[in-house]
Amino acid sequence: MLTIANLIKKFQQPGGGELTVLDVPRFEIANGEQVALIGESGGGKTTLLHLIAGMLAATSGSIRIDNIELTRLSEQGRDRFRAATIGYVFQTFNLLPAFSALENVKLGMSFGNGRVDHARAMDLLDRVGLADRANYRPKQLSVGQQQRVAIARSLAGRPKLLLADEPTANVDPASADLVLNLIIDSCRDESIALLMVTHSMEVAGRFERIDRLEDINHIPALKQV
Ligand SMILES: Nc1ncnc2c1ncn2[C@@H]1O[C@H](COP(=O)(O)OP(=O)(O)OP(=O)(O)O)[C@@H](O)[C@H]1O
Repeated sequence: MLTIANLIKKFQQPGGGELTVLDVPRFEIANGEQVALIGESGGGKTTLLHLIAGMLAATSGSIRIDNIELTRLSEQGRDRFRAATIGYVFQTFNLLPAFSALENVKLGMSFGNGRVDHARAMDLLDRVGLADRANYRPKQLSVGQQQRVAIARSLAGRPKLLLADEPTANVDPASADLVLNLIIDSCRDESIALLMVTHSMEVAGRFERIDRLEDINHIPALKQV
């Protein structure tokens, strides 16, 4: 469902000049496949997720998701594509503070196909064990609960690919287990492909496929030029 070919990403550096962060000749994920991505700090894992999500534009190369060539879309086109096709779970949750848990999940739907389905939003909150917290705002929830709301939101638009960037890094160990199981099981149940960035070998150990960024990226973290 995802095919990356000859992907290059360069950033303008604050002091002038360019920094090449990614040079990925080939990277693929099949329909419903679950992949853990590990690698050194600063190696470009988050950058790769942002490119796949269309939050960043590639410098050159190809990113195809379900036969759509992302690199040919405008920024607006990528935003629409992301809303319809991709779920994203951030390390820091990114919930909207002024909205309740339920409203945050519904926002995941309105970005997706424009239709807000109250029953599904409640069902998703129920699945993450928070049906009784539907009307709580993020700051009224524990950190682990906030991440569970973020998971419900990421699934709300019925994505085909879920990108998760260290989703357990900021939650306590007990919640981390719950969060991880929710992501893995939900993706399996709904046939959603999953790409999860993690620093934890324990988390990666839950995946049948573990990729090291160093093996797919020709630019080593410490030699980015
Ligand atoms: N907007 C930007 N402008 C310039 N350089 C950037 C930008 N975003 C990221 N970088 C650089 O790209 C490199 C990769 O960053 P990235 O966040 O993708 O790494 P990472 O593998 O996710 O790291 P970590 O595991 O520490 O989160 C870093 O050297 C970083 O400084």
